[in-house]
Amino acid sequence: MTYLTSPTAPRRVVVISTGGTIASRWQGAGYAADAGGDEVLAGVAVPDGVIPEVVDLFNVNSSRMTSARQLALLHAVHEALADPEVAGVVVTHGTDTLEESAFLLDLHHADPRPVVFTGAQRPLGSADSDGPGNVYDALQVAARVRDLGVLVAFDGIVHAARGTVKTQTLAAHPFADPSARLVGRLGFHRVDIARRPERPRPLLLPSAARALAAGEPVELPRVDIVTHHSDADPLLLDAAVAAGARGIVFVATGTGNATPQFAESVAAAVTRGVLVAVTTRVHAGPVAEVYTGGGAVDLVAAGAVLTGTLRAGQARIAVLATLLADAEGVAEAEGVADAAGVVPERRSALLRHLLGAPESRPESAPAA
Ligand SMILES: NC(=O)C[C@H](N)C(=O)O
Repeated sequence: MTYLTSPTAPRRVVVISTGGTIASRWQGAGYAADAGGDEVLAGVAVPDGVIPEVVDLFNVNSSRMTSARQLALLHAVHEALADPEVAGVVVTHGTDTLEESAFLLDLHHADPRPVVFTGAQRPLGSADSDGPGNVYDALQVAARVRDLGVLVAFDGIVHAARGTVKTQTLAAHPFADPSARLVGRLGFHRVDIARRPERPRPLLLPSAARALAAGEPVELPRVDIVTHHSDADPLLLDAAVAAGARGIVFVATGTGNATPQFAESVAAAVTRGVLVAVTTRVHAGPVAEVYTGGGAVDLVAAGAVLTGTLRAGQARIAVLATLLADAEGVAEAEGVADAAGVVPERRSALLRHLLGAPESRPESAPAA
């Protein structure tokens, strides 16, 4: 099975620069992003037949990412792909929140041409920087692959946006999906794709992205993340609701478990119209309805949605995308022609669709 093309003519690839270590220099007390896309590309060997075109979108360390910036990125990618002569898009991005931005784009990506995220773990211009090699690889992938959605090319590996998490703080291979098989490998000028990532039908570009790009004021929904641990009580979850959160990602223990008190707080939040998703602190494997007594069985009964194998950062993005979705976007994603609007009752269904989570309830109760 191949998702690769063999280009004969030169291919234009739009490179959107957003900052991160790949664009970072020493500031006298620590590193920070301050170089534009031209500087990032200056040290890069460009693959044969690829013509990069730089777009400087913003320039931040990615721990400073916001929904507004991510929507600007989503809009910029749609603009770039509106040109049929563009073969693909590369996004250079800090690794800290790369998985979040990449997943937001993947949830809204309906084009066969790829968007390929990359970055660096060592700063711009350092003798051992991994940036140039990563950009070379990303350009190759962007120019050649088709029908794989949004990807991450880093340290010789091709990851799907969905499911990828930063698993290493400093090592040159920061990304992995601990719950899935590898998508592809890079090296020796080759791109080898092993599997096609499973993706639900994507959403249309939300009107909030268009309004922000037009400079109109937009109120973006607050989505908080709360973590369970020994001794935890629902104080912070309740505080998120009181602060106006419209979505909450609850990072539970094990297969998605907490306490009866948390189940009560989740029920109260859901009653107030808050969309609650449950993921886990464990690094691999799905959350599942196995335990009661405050476990995932009770959190789901309280109205929460389980997030399959997605971890907190991406689960939060799925909740955000659900809250931002317009009626037409939902109709497109769910394959319905006459969506009446994104009413709260439909939000859980849309979130489940975006999560693409397999049924989490065991088929039958174990024999007594
Ligand atoms: N390697 C990196 O890019 C980390 C950096 N702190 C960032 O996310 O912007």
